[in-house]
Amino acid sequence: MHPIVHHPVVTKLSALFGNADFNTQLASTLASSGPQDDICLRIDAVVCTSNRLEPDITTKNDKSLPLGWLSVENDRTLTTTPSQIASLKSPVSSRFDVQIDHGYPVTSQPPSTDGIDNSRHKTVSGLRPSKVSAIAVTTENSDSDRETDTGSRLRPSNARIEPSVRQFHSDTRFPQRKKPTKDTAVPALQPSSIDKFIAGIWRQVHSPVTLSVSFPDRRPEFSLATGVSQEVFRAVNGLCKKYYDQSRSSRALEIVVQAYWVECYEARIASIRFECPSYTNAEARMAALKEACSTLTWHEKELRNRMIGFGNGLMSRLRHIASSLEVAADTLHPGWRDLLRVVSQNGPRRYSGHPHEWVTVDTTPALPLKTTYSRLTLPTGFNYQFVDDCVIDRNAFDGDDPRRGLGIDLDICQLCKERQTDDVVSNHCSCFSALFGGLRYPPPVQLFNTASGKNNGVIARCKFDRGTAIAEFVGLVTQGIDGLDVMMGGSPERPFQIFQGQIGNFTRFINHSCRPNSQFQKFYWRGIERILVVSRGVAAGSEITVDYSDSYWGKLKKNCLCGETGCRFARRLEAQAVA
Ligand SMILES: C[S@@+](CC[C@H](N)C(=O)[O-])C[C@H]1O[C@@H](n2cnc3c(N)ncnc32)[C@H](O)[C@@H]1O
Repeated sequence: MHPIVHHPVVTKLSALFGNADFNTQLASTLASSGPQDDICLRIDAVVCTSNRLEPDITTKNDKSLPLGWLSVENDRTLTTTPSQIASLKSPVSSRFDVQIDHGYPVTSQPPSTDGIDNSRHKTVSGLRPSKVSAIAVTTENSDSDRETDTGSRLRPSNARIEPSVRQFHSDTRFPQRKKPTKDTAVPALQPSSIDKFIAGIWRQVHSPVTLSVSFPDRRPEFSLATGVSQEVFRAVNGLCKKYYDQSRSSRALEIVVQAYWVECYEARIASIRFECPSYTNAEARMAALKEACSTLTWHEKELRNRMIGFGNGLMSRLRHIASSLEVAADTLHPGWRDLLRVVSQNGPRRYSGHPHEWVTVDTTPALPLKTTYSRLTLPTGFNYQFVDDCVIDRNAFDGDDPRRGLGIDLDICQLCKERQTDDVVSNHCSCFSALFGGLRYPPPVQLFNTASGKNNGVIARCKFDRGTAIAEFVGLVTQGIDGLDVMMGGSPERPFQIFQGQIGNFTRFINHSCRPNSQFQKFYWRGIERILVVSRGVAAGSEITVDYSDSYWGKLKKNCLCGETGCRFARRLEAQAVA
């Protein structure tokens, strides 16, 4: 046992404040603090500006006054006051090199205020985004590179192809990151720690992280309505400790369990207040904390730092998006079902197949994609085949790939002039590394029900920085289609169409906005023309949109429902009727 634990000052102060657990908590903190020879205990008084009974909650207005320090040297406990430290004339140069009065060892760093190894709880405030280049990758090459217009914009069909009724417009200008000036910068709401945490879960679900932990078959159930008994709270604490100890491989797991714990903790506080009506809220909180500490064998401060970061809002947010999380987890990481048991109902895997075969709806289970098109009454229903790459209609091009750029060097990027190869190690082109020449991960997007008359749309689950490729527009590369949505590509001499009617990827479901957050962008990878959807700055949780172009809307018998103030097509049907 460290001698500081039983120093008379510690014992006296604990007795004075009636905190009988302090010595034990101090002992366990010291036990987890590594080498013991330079430990000292700083005793502070904090002057609060209001009646704040939560010891951890301090603001910049709170004044912390050091009362003194306790330390140990040659097995003797020593005390030092702030005035003794202030009386030092020369700057302290190294550890244990200055002795004052009783020989108190002064360190060049101020002693830790809590004596706890903070390396663990520094990471608790939220998930740190995994460094996955496929997700939210920013490509910040020089502006001049980006602005090079190759002069081969995607354009409407030329004379060799009958004009399609609907065409997407593609713009080759690469969206540039603007440097906002102080005058013009619009104040933006910063994401809350819950937002960041949830984005972190999405990142992990869309990353190759695997879980290597085992889960109990049942978790202790509790009802917020009926409260939480001490026994149930103990079981939840036990579960939490188990996950905490196992969770090295998954930060998301750890925090999801913590969110569950916080909810139980709040319910336990309510129960304690019911059981002991004379308790104030602060006393009930303290009592619940103590109960938890005894099972978790953590110091109170440790517990606060590890568990009580997000408050109650996290669990309700997680429940709100539980089915969307389940779709991603079940289709990308079936092992994550176990993790999600913590936030939703226990149950078997619900969703299978391609992640985008499900249309997510807030708070209710996701719908199979085909059921959202049942009104179309197609002969075989809506059978969409998801593919990662374009499929060439060999009959249309006699076995040739019409996307191949003539006179283009396969090995050199047209944008950055760096070497392009599919080998991740030797590739030097990082223009759109989320899609080409880097490791590819599932795109962090889902289909969702727009509930605004647009039927389905695409929602970004993580943010995409401006200039990041979200996806390639893939489908059947063909020609001669008339009267259907197609993307035009190639040159007037060698045009082609990309048709997404039966095969393609999620870009098929991207809706139009008159103020889009993404745009189409032409890019050559290894000499083959690709049409990319590139972010203009897409926030996590927002719908991904592009501008379909005036010519597209010219053929569409519909009003635009983008809802933007400057919407160009909101009243077009009425305007046409009058004309
Ligand atoms: C490529 S699809 C986009 C996905 C489509 N919402 C769905 O559920 O299949 C294009 C069609 O979506 C609808 N749409 C897309 N953006 C729209 C908007 N801003 N307003 C109204 N309808 C829109 C139009 O019917 C349009 O023809």
